[in-house]
Amino acid sequence: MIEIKNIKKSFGEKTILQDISAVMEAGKCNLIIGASGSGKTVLTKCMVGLFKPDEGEIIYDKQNMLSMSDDERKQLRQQIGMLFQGSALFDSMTVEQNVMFPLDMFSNLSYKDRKKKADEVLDKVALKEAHKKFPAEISGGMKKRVGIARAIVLNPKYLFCDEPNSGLDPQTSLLIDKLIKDITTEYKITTTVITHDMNSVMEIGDHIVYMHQGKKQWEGSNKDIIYSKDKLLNDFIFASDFLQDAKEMRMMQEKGEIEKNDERL
Ligand SMILES: Nc1ncnc2c1ncn2[C@@H]1O[C@H](COP(=O)(O)OP(=O)(O)OP(=O)(O)O)[C@@H](O)[C@H]1O
Repeated sequence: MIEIKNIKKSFGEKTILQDISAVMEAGKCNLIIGASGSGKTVLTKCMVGLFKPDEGEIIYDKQNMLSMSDDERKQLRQQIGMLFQGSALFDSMTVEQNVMFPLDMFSNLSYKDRKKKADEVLDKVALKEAHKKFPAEISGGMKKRVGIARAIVLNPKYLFCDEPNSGLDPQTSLLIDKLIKDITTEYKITTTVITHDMNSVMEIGDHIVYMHQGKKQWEGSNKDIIYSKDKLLNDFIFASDFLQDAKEMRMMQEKGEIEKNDERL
């Protein structure tokens, strides 16, 4: 579990994060949602140690990251996997070399074992055939899967994904969501996903933190969201007719008025 307590962050005169407290639940897909500029990325960068908050605590399973020694922080960083926006693969390396990279940097394994581990996670993300390909030779969805494989190759306890669906078609987005969800459950990872994708909110959002203008406006599960009366949250989430319909369907499903496997859902 990651607990954020009373996080404040300003850049110069500009206050970006205002007293944010929230929880990223263990073994769950935690989503940070909110309009552009609401502070999702700054908050996430604070959580992974790329920005230092002005005030507050960031507690990784009872250990406050902000009061750790350099060595402790280094150890924690090795338990954090990151999937960056745009995947951030090395163009000059093959898929397999990209995935082996964290092992080359941070493990003492032999080449044979590093390769074995990389192959294992590439199988996990269904990229058996792409080991020797270069990033330029594979699709956007495949690049995301390589990014995910690289993010989990060191068996992280915590995984951060920055807009994993950006630039993907809806079908591929669903596959990537499902993969993130499966990996989170199988490896019991505490996963945090920044997303604009409302389908993801409904499909994989075990726990959701909604940011509005640098404040945490709302926090709860994807079931709670259906019944939320928070106007800002509702305006944000159900801005489209499609999502309004989805909300009504889910409410009917929850009340048992329609079957869970109703094909309209
Ligand atoms: N390094 C920085 N220096 C100064 N201001 C910054 C810096 N990084 C972010 N900001 C400002 O912080 C605010 C929040 O930005 P942030 O990137 O966290 O928003 P976001 O919710 O992630 O948006 P998006 O969905 O567009 O990525 C913005 O006004 C942005 O300009």
